[in-house]
Amino acid sequence: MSGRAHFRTLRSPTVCRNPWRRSSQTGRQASGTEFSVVRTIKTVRELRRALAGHKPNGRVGFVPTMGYLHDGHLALVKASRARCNTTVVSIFVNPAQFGPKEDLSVYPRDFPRDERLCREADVDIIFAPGAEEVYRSGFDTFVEPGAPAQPLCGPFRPGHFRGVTTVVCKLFNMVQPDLAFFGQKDFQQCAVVRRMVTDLNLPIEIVTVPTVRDPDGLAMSSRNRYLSAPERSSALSISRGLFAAKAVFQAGERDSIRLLSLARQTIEIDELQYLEIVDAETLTPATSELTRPAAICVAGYVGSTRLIDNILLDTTEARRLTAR
Ligand SMILES: Nc1ncnc2c1ncn2[C@@H]1O[C@H](COP(=O)(O)OP(=O)(O)OP(=O)(O)O)[C@@H](O)[C@H]1O
Ligand SMILES: CC(C)(CO)[C@@H](O)C(=O)[O-]
Ligand code: BAL
Repeated sequence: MSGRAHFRTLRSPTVCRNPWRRSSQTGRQASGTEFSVVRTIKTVRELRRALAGHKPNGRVGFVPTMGYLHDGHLALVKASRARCNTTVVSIFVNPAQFGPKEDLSVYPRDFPRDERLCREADVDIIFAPGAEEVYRSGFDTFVEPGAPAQPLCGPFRPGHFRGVTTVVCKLFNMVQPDLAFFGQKDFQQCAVVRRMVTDLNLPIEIVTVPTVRDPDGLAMSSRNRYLSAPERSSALSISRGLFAAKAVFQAGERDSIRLLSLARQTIEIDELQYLEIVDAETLTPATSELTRPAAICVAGYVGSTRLIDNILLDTTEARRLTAR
């Protein structure tokens, strides 16, 4: 799309005149909102108030990210744009969700590229606060996640989901969206956030967007950039294993042990942390005969890169696919 010359970085509480007005002027996104990069909570709140004042029934969609954007993130933006008048993307590498030996210091970052991608995708507002803005001096209150944080990644990343629920809750309070969009790639994160929103009565609809994959099947992930060529080909065995199990499931296999062992035979990575079939809603271990929507979830290391992936085993979805 053309006409995106006007691009503002807002540090002071500058507010658009009429954020909902459609306009062909340069600098306005399809929603009519001026494209802004916002660094402070004060400014993002002021923009939010201005939006609400101009069109009380307008919906604000929120896509929380850690940046280094790819097509997976852009699918969340697209889903938000389909349902909301305004889309806010946050870019914040949240220190609280990284363990002491994890990759916080080397996590990939490219803000100029992220800005460009957001502008091209008709994002209205990038909210990119610094760590000192999110965790102000004296910060000492955390959101303890519920049961969905316990299995799968829980034991391998102690404190991770507590860091996620804390920052997501804080970002929700800063942006005050009506809907928030999360990727199925982080399946457990979706369940943890849904539980939090229900338990804390947050007035936000959580939308899960299907995993976007590279043409070879690898789930897109910012961390894929750490992979060398041989590591990438080993990483591909993860999605191959999941697809193999899913194909057999679609052909009628419901025995979870057989499905798991089929996936296990295909996956060849350096360290498999878990490969499990869980109930798609509660993340509790699936019954041996699958009767409810389930998911196969996997995590492990390829070299020094930790990857996760999952695939739904959903009888309704299988029926729908077979009916085509
Ligand atoms: N391949 C994908 N398809 C759909 N959504 C995705 C995909 N990858 C990430 N997302 C979603 O984008 C949001 C932001 O994720 P994040 O910025 O951590 O990206 P990431 O690629 O998952 O990074 P990482 O490599 O650290 O896991 C999350 O809701 C995440 O689930
Ligand atoms: C939701 C999130 C942005 C919170 O930091 C992060 O966990 C992620 O990128 O999935
Ligand atoms: N997308 C998940 C963020 C993390 O691994 O910390």
